[in-house]
Amino acid sequence: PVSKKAKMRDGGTDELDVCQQLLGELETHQDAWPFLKPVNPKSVPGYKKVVKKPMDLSTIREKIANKQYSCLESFTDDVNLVFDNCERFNEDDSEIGKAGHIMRRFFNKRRAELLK
Ligand SMILES: Cc1ncccc1N[C@@H](C)c1ccc2c(c1)OCCCO2
Repeated sequence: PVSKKAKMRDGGTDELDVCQQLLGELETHQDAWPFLKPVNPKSVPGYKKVVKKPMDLSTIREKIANKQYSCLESFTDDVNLVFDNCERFNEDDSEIGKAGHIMRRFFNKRRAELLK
């Protein structure tokens, strides 16, 4: 049988590849602009109080580099946090709110396609 180690490494590599592929597509999406860097609380009144767990695509990129995601699920939790924070703070029909919905739909579609 395939040794646990070998199986573990392959499984990890495949999942990590999918995370990096998905993050690259999110970062280059035309509607990613509100999510590329951490929200500066000084430039957005109320954000620090309302959004308990800030998250953005550059922080996710750093966490991948530091091997802080054990699986595709923990990566997905942080991507969803970006868009959940967005829905919490922004009206659905605002520019940032609309971008968040577009990006979340795009992420879910691509994740499903890559896992097929
Ligand atoms: C994702 C998100 N949610 C709520 C508020 C902001 C953001 N994104 C940040 C990066 C941002 C986007 C647009 C901005 C902005 C800052 O600076 C204040 C001036 C207007 O332009």
